[in-house]
Amino acid sequence: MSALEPTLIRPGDNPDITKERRAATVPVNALAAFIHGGADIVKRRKEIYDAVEAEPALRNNLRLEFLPREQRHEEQARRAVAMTDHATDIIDGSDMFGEGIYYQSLIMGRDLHALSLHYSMVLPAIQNQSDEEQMEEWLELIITRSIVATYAQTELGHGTNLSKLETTATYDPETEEFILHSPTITATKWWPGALGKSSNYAIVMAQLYVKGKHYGPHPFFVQLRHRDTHLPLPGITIGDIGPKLGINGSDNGFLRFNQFRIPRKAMFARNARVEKDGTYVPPKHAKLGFGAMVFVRSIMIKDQATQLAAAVTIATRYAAIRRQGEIVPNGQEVQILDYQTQQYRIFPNIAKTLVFLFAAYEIKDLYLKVTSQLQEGNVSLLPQLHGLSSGLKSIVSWDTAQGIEQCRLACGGHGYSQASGFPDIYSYAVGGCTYEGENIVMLLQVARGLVKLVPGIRSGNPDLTEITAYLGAKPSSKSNFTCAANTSPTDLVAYFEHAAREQLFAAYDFWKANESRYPTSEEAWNKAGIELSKASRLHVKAYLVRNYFNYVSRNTDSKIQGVLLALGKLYALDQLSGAAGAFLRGGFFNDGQISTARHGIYLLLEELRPNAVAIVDSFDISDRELSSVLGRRDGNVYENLLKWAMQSPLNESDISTAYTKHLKPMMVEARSKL
Ligand SMILES: CCCCC/C=C\C/C=C\C/C=C\C/C=C\C/C=C/C(=O)SCCNC(=O)CCNC(=O)[C@H](O)C(C)(C)COP(=O)(O)OP(=O)(O)OC[C@H]1O[C@@H](n2cnc3c(N)ncnc32)[C@H](O)[C@@H]1OP(=O)(O)O
Ligand SMILES: Cc1cc2nc3c(=O)[nH]c(=O)nc-3n(C[C@H](O)[C@H](O)[C@H](O)COP(=O)(O)OP(=O)(O)OC[C@H]3O[C@@H](n4cnc5c(N)ncnc54)[C@H](O)[C@@H]3O)c2cc1C
Repeated sequence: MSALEPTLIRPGDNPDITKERRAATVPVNALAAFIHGGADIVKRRKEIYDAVEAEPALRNNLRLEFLPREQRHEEQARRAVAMTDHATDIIDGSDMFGEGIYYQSLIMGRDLHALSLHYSMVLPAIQNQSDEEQMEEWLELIITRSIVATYAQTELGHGTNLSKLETTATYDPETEEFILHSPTITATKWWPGALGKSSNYAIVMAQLYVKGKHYGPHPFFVQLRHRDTHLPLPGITIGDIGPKLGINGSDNGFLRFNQFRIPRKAMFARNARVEKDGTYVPPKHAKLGFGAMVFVRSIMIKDQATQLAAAVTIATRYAAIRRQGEIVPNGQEVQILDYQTQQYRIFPNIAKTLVFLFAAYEIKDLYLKVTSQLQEGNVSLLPQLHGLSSGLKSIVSWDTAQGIEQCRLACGGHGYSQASGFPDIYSYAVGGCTYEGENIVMLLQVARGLVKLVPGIRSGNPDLTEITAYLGAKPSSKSNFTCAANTSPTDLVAYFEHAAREQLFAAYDFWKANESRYPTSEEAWNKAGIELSKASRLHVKAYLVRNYFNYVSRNTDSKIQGVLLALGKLYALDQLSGAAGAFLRGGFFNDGQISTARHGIYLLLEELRPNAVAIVDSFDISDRELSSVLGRRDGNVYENLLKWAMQSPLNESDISTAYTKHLKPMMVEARSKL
């Protein structure tokens, strides 16, 4: 290992992990700087980390995994308040995407909390969707935390299909009020984070009715609880929806309205509004009211990549210290990281982590660009942002969940223990496959945008953007792939673009052919759903491969070039061999080339093996953030597993109540009958 990183090796560390760090050839600091966007950012991470560690209120002394839900919920509220109390002293509040997310993960761990939705959806909605008067009234309340707010859209009966939400907002011109009502059980709002017990305000999505005319779902800013007593206001019923797969520090809630009146100015009015006399003024783009969802779809890409980074860090470090079995029978047990199958479970996920992270940087830039254009009333890039954020959200959250599970399995039995960190990482991250738009539904949205391009491309009048430009290229009949070592990033990108283009055309033709088989185009679309979502997947993967190689081409440090290139190739070849059918279509690849791609993967695993620990070290995840006994920097896993288990409340006494109440009487009775 390079002399640049003496701090990573300390006396008392596990000898195997030290051996790995000494043998690595990649400079960890340089790689960390590139991954995080500059040495100054890595330095800021350290400053933020030190400041958090130094502040007693931000110490995480309670181990969340041993707490019952009520205590976990309370502890997370304490942490959320302390986190935001100290935020302005520690982080740059204007950098939510970067410093904000990092600071939050140090303190809150893998859980949502009382203020998650307040910051991630309500704040951006108020900034982007309220008119000046509303902004004046609401923004300060949110920023100062004088109120706590959430985003209440999903109902018991409808999450995906927003056009069929049942909560109504009926305008009464007499009193200049809207009447919110939940007409059925299925109209009950269900799921919103921190709605159950924490929030006293919410953005409520409701169907707008004015003078008997229906205008579709619109957002309203609604007070739910009394500001002093915190009791639900008359006409409102609220509660917690109960324990979930994960994020149990958050009180996801339910909400019902019974003819509940709110003032006219409670309807967000920057994009659409209702005048005093009931005149409806429509928005410039019908989906501007969905902006808060687009924001979270954009920021969650980095959050997901961060969870995968944690999972691969744990699995790699543990595989370096775990010795089990022999490769050549000679009595010397090997580090499990030396098994090719182990490398295959972990290294493609290391590659994915960077592929996703670099895409997160791009979607952040696009989001900021579109937001600033929207301020000027320019909605032209909104469909592009909707398409890219929906597609990335689907692919990244799915592959992250699969990757975390592979890493867990790669840690054997200890991976199943909460000490590993995997149960929290997985249950937190996998929520991202569902929230902000169920993944398949989002892929179908991407397809909806893509198919519109096909007639123009075929007629020689393509209407393409930077992201879809490749669809207009002339198809090649055969790939030039010969071997992984020689293949260039440009070639790899071209293979994915070819496969994505062909799949899109095939899905389009299948849909159109279906139109003669089914009564309507929509039914034909439904029967082409699998092919269409495949087209979206390949389109997003082509974007990911292209974006990765574009991003790493900015690197000027030759010492990290090799590793970055090897990881990009590993991602591309792994995805290529996993979706071989799409590349074999029309003889573009042949069987021999697919098998060459697989052999390329094996060579890349071997090439990356000596630097595996150094690469995950460069993700710069502290033990505090990692919160995993298996993934500790020092590799001293076994003694710390024992220490961790001793914290189990069941170990507070030698004899449990389960024994006294149930097992003892059973055995005593059985013995008496012998
Ligand atoms: C303290 C610091 C904190 C910092 C943050 C730190 C970390 C953050 C990390 C993680 C996140 C943290 C917290 C959040 C966690 C959980 C919160 C979860 C919240 C939620 O889940 S809220 C509810 C989300 N619900 C959905 O997403 C519903 C999904 N459904 C839809 O979006 C749509 O209805 C639909 C399915 C996309 C479309 O329905 P459909 O009926 O088929 O079509 P139409 O609605 O008629 O659309 C026609 C037209 O419009 C286009 N369209 C659709 N949506 C949009 C959009 N948003 N923008 C632009 N255009 C859109 C669509 O493509 C069609 O276009 P056409 O041209 O084809 O007509
Ligand atoms: C952890 C978590 C946090 C959440 N937080 C919030 C929150 O803060 N605020 C909020 O309002 N909501 C929240 N939600 C709700 C979330 O946004 C919805 O669950 C999500 O949008 C999916 O909607 P649904 O549950 O109705 O699923 P459904 O739409 O019922 O989906 C079920 C299945 O049907 C399929 N399906 C549905 N429609 C189609 C279609 N058109 N084409 C093809 N297949 C289809 C889906 O692909 C899926 O397989 C949260 C959910 C979770 C899990």
